[in-house]
Amino acid sequence: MDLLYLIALIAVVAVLAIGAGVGLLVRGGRKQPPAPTGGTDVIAPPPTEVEAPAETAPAVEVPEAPVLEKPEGTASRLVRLRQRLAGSQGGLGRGLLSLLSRDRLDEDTWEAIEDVLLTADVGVAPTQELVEKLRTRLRVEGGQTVDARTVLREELIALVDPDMDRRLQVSGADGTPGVVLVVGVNGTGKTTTVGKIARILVAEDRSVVLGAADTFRAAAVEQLATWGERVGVDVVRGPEGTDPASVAFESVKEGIDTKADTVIVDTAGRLQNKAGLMDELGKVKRVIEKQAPVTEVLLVLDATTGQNGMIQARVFSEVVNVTGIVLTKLDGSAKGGIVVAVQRELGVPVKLVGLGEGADDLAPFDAAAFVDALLGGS
Ligand SMILES: Nc1nc2c(ncn2[C@@H]2O[C@H](COP(=O)(O)OP(=O)(O)OP(=O)(O)O)[C@@H](O)[C@H]2O)c(=O)[nH]1
Repeated sequence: MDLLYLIALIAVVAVLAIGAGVGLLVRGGRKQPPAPTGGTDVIAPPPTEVEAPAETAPAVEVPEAPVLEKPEGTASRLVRLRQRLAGSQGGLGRGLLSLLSRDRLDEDTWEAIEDVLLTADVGVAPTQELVEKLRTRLRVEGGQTVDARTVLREELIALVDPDMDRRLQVSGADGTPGVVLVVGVNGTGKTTTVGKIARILVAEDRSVVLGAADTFRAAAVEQLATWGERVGVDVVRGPEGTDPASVAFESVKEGIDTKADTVIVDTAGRLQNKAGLMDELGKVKRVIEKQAPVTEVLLVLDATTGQNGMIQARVFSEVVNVTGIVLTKLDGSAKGGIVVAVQRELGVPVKLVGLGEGADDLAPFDAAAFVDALLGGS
């Protein structure tokens, strides 16, 4: 019996030992990777990795359609921006009206009127001219209940000059695109303005190419590229530090090749010295004109910079033949009088005004609408 018991015990222990061994092997098999077989991992990645591209394949098959923005149309933009202009410049108009509506227009009142105009950057000569006209008209016509508002409106419109041709020359001749060169000191809103003009043209169904010739600052190139992408407009660019003239050349070439209506070229506006600026802008213009005439040279000025803006205007007008002025940031300044001052200084019309940071916050300038916004109503 003892022997039989011993044999049975050995058999049980043996069975248990085999079971435990199998269990260890199974667990070990799960835990450990398959035995390495001469670089298999590299040549044939594990199944999960092989399957990865198949799992992401649908994303590749469905290409992301670029969502293009639809720029705001001109009519609704004008209504919206006139209100904004009235908001920023209303103080000037209201100030003048309340002074002119006094019972007695004595010397103190006329001095106060002059101060309001000078504070709004109208400039000395235009201020004196306007005050003289107002004095004469209100004295002569004063006998019959003359409406000071009507007289002021007429004289302000005359001062802003409603007869200047403010149309943007964005069309070329003989099958070449119109070429708009945009110049100005960095920070005035030049790149933003190029983007906004592109949107205005796209809203009018014109085809546009942008040239990022402000190669001095990589961020400016990126900024312009983003503006272009948003409305599906091609932006020609070069690596940082590329010769701006070569970017300008390539952008006009692309405009010609793709039969675009307009090419807008953003330029660098470093004012370190006039000779350098003249060399750079002169070369850009010369190189462009090997292919197509420049139809418009827009100078961008920041309305909040007052006299500084006027100095910039003088320098740029000596360097290039400026054909139009863009006054930016008029929403952030009550100094709308700079419209008058800068037109007088350069003899060139303000063609566009920037009225905010929004993509469609740029409006064509109109003398009567501007004065009505100043005076708060039509
Ligand atoms: N409030 C307001 N801000 C504006 C207007 N136009 C441009 N800006 C802002 O002014 C800043 C400068 O504009 P940019 O377009 O970068 O100026 P830039 O002259 O091209 O300067 P760089 O990019 O350095 O070449 C930005 O923050 C714009 O959003 C405007 O009409 N109103």
